[in-house]
Amino acid sequence: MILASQSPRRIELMREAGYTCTVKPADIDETPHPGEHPLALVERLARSKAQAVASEMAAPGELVIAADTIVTIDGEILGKPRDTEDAKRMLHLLSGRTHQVATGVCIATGELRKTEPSASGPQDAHEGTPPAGIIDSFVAVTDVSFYPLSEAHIEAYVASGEPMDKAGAYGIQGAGGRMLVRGIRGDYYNVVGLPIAELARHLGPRITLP
Ligand SMILES: Cc1cn([C@H]2C[C@H](O)[C@@H](COP(=O)(O)OP(=O)(O)OP(=O)(O)O)O2)c(=O)[nH]c1=O
Repeated sequence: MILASQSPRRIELMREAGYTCTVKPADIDETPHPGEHPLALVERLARSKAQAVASEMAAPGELVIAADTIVTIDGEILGKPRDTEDAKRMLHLLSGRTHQVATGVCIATGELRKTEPSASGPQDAHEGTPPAGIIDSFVAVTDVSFYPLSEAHIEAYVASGEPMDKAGAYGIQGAGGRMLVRGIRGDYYNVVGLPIAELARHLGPRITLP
């Protein structure tokens, strides 16, 4: 199995769940389309990541897993912050309110390598019939509520560096979870970047866990 991700959290979650993966991050353009719905975006990006890696290096029958996580509030999509000012802006938006964390997950196989035309690259999977090689994709959503955050609180948290490689500018698994989060509804691991229990159900009997 290949995990198409550079995220240390996803790598660790797959390992802890008993899956043995080769890691091959996908390099794709993650810009949302104009007016794209947040849930459509994460599913499209997960599929694009899986397709990119499956068509490039997976052997037929080999599984490729990819995911994409965003935070959304008031219809706005929050990815990873561009810089510390962007991180502060995001934390102000989330302060004292409930937002959604959405992760798209895609399972593809190396069949894509044989079936995708290499010149034009993988077909954009969110429109029309899924190309051969995509087995499954789904989206998981978790509600996360934040305590009201003071300016000093936001400054200190951003200065810690923790927000910079995380969607919505916080990490629930780190100081963010200890200092910012009032509560959640849904899968905790979905917030961390991979809804591992749901993924295991989608993988089902294809994989024999130890
Ligand atoms: C909200 C939240 C996000 N995150 C992380 C998970 C993801 O790594 C990241 C969102 O960025 P993604 O673009 O989903 O993933 P990535 O660039 O880290 O890795 P890759 O595309 O190679 O798979 O935010 C946390 O670690 N904790 C949190 O609480």
